[in-house]
Amino acid sequence: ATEPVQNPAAAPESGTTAQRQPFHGIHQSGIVTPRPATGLVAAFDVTATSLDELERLFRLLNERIAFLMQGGEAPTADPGFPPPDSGILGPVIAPDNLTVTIALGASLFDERFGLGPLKPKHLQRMKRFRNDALDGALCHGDLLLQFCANTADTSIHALRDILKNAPDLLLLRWKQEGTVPVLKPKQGEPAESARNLLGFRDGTANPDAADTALMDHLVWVQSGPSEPDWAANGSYQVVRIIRNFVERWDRTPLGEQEAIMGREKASGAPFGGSHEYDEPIYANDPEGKRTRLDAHIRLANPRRPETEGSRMLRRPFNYSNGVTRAGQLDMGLLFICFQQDLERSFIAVQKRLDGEPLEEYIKPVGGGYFFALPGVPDGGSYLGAGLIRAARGIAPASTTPSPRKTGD
Ligand SMILES: C=CC1=C(C)c2cc3[nH]c(cc4nc(cc5[nH]c(cc1n2)c(C)c5CCC(=O)O)C(CCC(=O)O)=C4C)c(C)c3C=C
Ligand SMILES: [Fe+2]
Repeated sequence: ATEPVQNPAAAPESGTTAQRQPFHGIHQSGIVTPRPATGLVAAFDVTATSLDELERLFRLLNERIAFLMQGGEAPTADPGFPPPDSGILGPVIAPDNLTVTIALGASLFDERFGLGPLKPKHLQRMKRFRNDALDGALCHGDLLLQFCANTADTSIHALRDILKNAPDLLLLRWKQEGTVPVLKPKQGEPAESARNLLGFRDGTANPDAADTALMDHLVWVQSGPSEPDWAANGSYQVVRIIRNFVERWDRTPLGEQEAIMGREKASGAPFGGSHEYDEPIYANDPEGKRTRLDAHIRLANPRRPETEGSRMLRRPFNYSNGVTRAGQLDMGLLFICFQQDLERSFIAVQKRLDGEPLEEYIKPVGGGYFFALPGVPDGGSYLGAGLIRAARGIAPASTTPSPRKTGD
């Protein structure tokens, strides 16, 4: 056969598969990292039965994630055996901007591994809020992996690699994939926020992730008496699968949509402003004549000194899953946010949002609360080492390479 002049099934071209995110660092990648076009969260039950096995799981995850984020030749074996790699990315694995971020659920700190006294202070099982209709099959988990990459196949490949390498240690509980629309950058203009499936720009008022002092205040757990030592430089991660009733939304007048959100739909500007990044000003609008008092953004962030600490870093994806039994589109927001204090940020904000007019159009159906591990600074250690060492009563933070088996 000759090669076709035009083949509609040819692989889409992209010049971006060589993009790579760092694996080593004091924080994990995938938190302040700019969102690539696709994301996937997978929650697991941990089936390890001892602390030694939990250590084996963390070391294995560390090794696989370091390899997958770096990229390289896919491992091969004698054809008499199942191939060690799924092969879905071909013989050479491109990094493709992949990040894999590990977080732990409160249930991992139950009696199984003796981790109870080491539980991050605010970590808890997600409870129902008043508008939630949580499906137990889409909630919680001992361990969460968040995959982000330029293409969805890269995350699927990474998930399959980990499943294949840890069949005795992890049981998949639920997963949700999502996307963010890709925008072409405009010369000399600030990056615009991507839109969610309600057609509004989402992410505008996020705190600046390049401001390290602000991230230390809002996102990263600091060392100190209020949290276990091992948790410093980790972050509380909230995942919520929030269905959007898009057919109903698409029949709602534009003015009503904008009043509910508190921003202009086309530009993303707050009322009284003209650009997306203009600050909403509520001081001269105490009765909510311009921005309703129950508008989503005004409840989420009233911009008062006493609510400043409830800010969070949002990193959501849009999802689209198929059709409900009632013939409606099953789509919405894979809401993800990170914060230093779960109660001070997500829980406080969600309580303020309870009863908001937007609830008529949204229904949270799944998710959970997790604690994203601190990063691994270099090759001498592994993700989760601080927790394992603390569980064994070993003093934290040795920078010298630790032997495979820590019996000291
Ligand atoms: C509890 C936290 C939040 C949930 C859950 C949530 C759901 C949710 N949000 C949108 C759409 C938008 N949210 C916007 C702003 C915004 N949202 C939250 C928190 C939650 N949202 C915060 C803290 C903020 C920032 C407020 C501020 O500082 O002004 C916006 C406006 C643009 C932006 O700043 O991102 C939109 C649009 C949907 C559709 C949704 C559930 C499906
Ligand atoms: Fe929001």
